[in-house]
Amino acid sequence: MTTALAIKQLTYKRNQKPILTNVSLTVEAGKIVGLLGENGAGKTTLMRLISGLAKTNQGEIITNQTTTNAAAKRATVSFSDQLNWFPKQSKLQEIVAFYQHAYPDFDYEKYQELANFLQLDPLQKLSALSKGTKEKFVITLTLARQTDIYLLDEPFSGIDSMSRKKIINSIIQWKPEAALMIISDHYVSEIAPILDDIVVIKDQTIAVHRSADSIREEFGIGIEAYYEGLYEGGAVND
Ligand SMILES: Nc1ncnc2c1ncn2[C@@H]1O[C@H](COP(=O)(O)OP(=O)(O)OP(=O)(O)O)[C@@H](O)[C@H]1O
Repeated sequence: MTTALAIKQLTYKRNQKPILTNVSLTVEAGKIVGLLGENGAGKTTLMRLISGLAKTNQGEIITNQTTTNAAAKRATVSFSDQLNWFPKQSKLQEIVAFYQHAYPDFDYEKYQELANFLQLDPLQKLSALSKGTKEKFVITLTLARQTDIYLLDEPFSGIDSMSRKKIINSIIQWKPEAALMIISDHYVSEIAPILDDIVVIKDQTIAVHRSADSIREEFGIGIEAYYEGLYEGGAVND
């Protein structure tokens, strides 16, 4: 098995306040990992650190690309971007053109396939998109890149339940087989069927990293019940 991501004793503080403390995690290539945790647990922060958008205070993050150069690291990780820095009047096709220019790994055919599937209109303006449609566009841009690691930060929160199911069911075929995908989501039961592993951030660190199969085998319950058990006085202990 190839390791896609190894995090070693990472500590991250923001304005002196510890956000993540002594985080270690090793994940294999090809997996789909659910990153779970309460509001403010540090899921987005961990993704920003993995993608190179934020810098660790202490510890290491090792991806296939053994570089410490932030720009080179960003090139190997496709992180769902909220597109806040694009002018609101930008048309989707202009943002796609920017992506094509900025990322040599951007696969335009794949973009078109996903955009058709999700019925995105290239002539629409960013400002005119509903919350859910914007999220569909973000998923499309993120997955159209061909990288080793995909980070999807709460990708489905505004998407209607029918589309959400459609996207979740298709994600396995959209992900390159050898790539690692990490998805954070509060709707655990919906993403559970596609997850290989779950990682739970609690008390500033990784409280649990287990395979979905081992949870079902050992506890005979679904991932959602196991996850909720972690917050109910330790009914389930790792
Ligand atoms: N810009 C910022 N300045 C200072 N502290 C921040 C900033 N952004 C996040 N934090 C803090 O970092 C911690 C982790 O936040 P983060 O957004 O990573 O959590 P999360 O698990 O993604 O939460 P959610 O599920 O609500 O999206 C929180 O305590 C938050 O207050």
